[in-house]
Amino acid sequence: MNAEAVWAQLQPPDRAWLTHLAALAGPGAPVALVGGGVRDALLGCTPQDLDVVLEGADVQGVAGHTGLPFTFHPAFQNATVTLPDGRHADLVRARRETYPLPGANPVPHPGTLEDDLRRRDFSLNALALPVTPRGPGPLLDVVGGLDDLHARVLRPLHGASFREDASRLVRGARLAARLGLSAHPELLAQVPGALNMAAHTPRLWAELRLLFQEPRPGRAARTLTDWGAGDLLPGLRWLEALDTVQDAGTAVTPTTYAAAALASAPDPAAFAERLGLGDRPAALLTRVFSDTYFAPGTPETTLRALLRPDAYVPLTGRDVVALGVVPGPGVGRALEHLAELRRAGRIRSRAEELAALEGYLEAIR
Ligand SMILES: Nc1ccn([C@@H]2O[C@H](COP(=O)(O)OP(=O)(O)OP(=O)(O)O)[C@@H](O)[C@H]2O)c(=O)n1
Ligand SMILES: [Mg+2]
Repeated sequence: MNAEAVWAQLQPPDRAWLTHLAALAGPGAPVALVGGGVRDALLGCTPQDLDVVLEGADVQGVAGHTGLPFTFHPAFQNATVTLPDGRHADLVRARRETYPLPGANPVPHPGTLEDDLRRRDFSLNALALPVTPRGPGPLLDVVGGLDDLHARVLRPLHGASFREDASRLVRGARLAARLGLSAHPELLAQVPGALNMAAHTPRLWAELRLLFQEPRPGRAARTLTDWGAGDLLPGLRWLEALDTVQDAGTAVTPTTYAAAALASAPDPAAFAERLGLGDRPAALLTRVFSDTYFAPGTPETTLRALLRPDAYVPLTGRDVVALGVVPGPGVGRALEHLAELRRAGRIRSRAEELAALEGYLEAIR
């Protein structure tokens, strides 16, 4: 029943593509849909990006035979295929993993589909839908993921999970916030271990950057805080305030969220570097703290309203014309006069702008 439900939830071209993939892999080389796709389908959503495990197959060869563009990652024998509509599918060779050093990338060893499920982060991400050329097989649940999914509980697979890969802490918070999951006590017990490893786990900071792309990043940041990991991410109150802006119907971009966190970071440059944020959030903040006019609903005005609640909207050419100046060079001269006063710190509110403009117009009449 579960397998049929997952299968029915997939887009028809994805179903066709998966059975084709199973035919390409050949007999004796099992293929299974795993991870977020199975989880989301069981929750009644249509999976977007697909993660597929191949056991005992030549992943590069299979990817090549699909005829679709792909990139191959030799270290893990994985291929990322671009589907005809632009979505991605990750083809992964079934593997066991060992961790030479906690925090470092794991060392892969060829394994079975079941090995591959047991190396994963959370039980509800460790469900597999085997696919044959004729369609889906029964759902594979080797770690009790279905029960956890139904109880909406996020549970790591073993006691060393977060120590081996501390990025799972951040992945967990994103997932819990997005899907309304509660943390299993085993997860909470592993938070201090993950925090100890954070500085040595580059993947954790990459997962933190992805937090800004969640539907409600503030909720994910709140989850981290509730779990005792709030120090990983500055600016909780601004992130939550931006969620409220979204709840009221205005979309907020990931860059806006990143800039809000950056504004609260004790060392913004180091924070941006660590998360790999690029220059855009910092550039946005510079505009927010400038006196340049931006239209309502832009990231600049949204952030300005939060970070500089007493900032006012400077007068524009339209205001000058409304006070009787004929459209033309006179408008520019009036605005330049106001800009000078602003730079000199002699006007600090909209009322003062208006008074200064009226005085100026009086004087040149
Ligand atoms: N550090 C990690 C990263 C990924 N995975 C496994 O790889 C799958 C795919 O990873 P990813 O695409 O990053 O996450 P999804 O679960 O697909 O979630 P999302 O909806 O955010 O893509 C996960 O479900 C999980 O089984 C893991 O075990 N440990
Ligand atoms: Mg995925």
